[in-house]
Amino acid sequence: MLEGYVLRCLSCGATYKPDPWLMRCPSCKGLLEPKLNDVEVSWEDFRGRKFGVWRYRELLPRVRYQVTMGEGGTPLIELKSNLFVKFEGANPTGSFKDRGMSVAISVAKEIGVKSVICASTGNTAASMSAYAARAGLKSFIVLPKGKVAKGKLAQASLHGATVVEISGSFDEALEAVIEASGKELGLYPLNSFNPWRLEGQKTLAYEISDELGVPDWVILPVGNAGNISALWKGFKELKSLGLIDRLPRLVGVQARGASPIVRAFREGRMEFFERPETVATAIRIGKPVNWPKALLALEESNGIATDVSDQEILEAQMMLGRMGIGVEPASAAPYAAYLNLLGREIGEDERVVLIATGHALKDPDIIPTPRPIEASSVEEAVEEIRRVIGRG
Ligand SMILES: Cc1ncc(COP(=O)(O)O)c(C=O)c1O
Ligand SMILES: N[C@@H](CCOP(=O)(O)O)C(=O)O
Repeated sequence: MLEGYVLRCLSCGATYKPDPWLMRCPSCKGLLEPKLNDVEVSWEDFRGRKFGVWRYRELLPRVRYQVTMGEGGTPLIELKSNLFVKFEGANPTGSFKDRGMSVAISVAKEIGVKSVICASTGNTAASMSAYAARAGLKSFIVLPKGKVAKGKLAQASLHGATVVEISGSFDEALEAVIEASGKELGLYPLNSFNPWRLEGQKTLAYEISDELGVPDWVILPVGNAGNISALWKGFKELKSLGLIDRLPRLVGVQARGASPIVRAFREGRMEFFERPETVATAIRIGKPVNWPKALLALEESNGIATDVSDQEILEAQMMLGRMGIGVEPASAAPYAAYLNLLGREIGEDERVVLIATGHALKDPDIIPTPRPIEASSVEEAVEEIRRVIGRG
């Protein structure tokens, strides 16, 4: 199933025969990255197929049975000339995580795994529990108590996950998952240190290139830093396969109260945030597990790491909403950053793609409740409407 792949340690460069249970380099504990050898493909190979993750199957694990619900193939919406939103909220569970779960749960299923586990600020849990349910696997999730948006909790519950709430942050939840997962308890981990999950997420880069060509900039929110790593891997693979001839620059955006990658990018050394805080609960992460991959992606792409305030995030969420794009707070951070960078680092004539990572319905409580006009009868309702229109 993983033929054609070699696992390479990002820290020491050691290479390993791919083993789906191998998550870290056995010799130095570095992050592992799957490398594909000897593949030859052209855009024509892909283009007769349905738009979505598995369209690019030659560049993914060769599973016998795909656990799929039509993930990927999300809309690329033109906001204005040169500005596009890749709306990942249109995935089956409402976030980009579905790309990774489809692939990683297919791998898990093929090796006979019965139970899966993740730590989550909500979206990973929602996605994992849905795909696990499709595959007939049990799911266990560890969440930071009181810090997960309502819609995401509801999804995990609906899909039958066993939920452990930890009195602590996401980072502590992840520590618990790292300790509990493994062959001993038969719990297969599905956070983004699982390299096969990121193989699914790299298809975001394939789809953008397939539909639009290579933009000048791609801007995305950064939490545990898996998605920026996967996106960059996707673009680099296309270039080395000769399917694109240049690479975009990446902008990684974090909320100011949870911005260890931004600080490390500016100061050249990583110091974690012990008490991350932001309204954007999806990216309320102080110790991003993929930080070495993310910093490399930013450096190699000649990119930028930047932070935005909670107020900027909420304003950007509202502005996108008024343009018809409903996103959760974390997913509005790229638009806030774009507004800050436009006319400075980003030129007006440059082509930009914002990654809208999750749907607005994930976190309904953050959206101000409308103040309705009260009407006690049909006549009164019509009268009020006439009044508002100015014909009352
Ligand atoms: C909606 C949303 N946006 C962005 C992110 C950040 O992605 P990553 O953790 O891959 O950096 C997450 C989860 O972490 C998320 O749920
Ligand atoms: N925002 C994430 C945090 C976990 O990230 P992961 O990519 O490592 O699973 C979530 O939705 O839980």
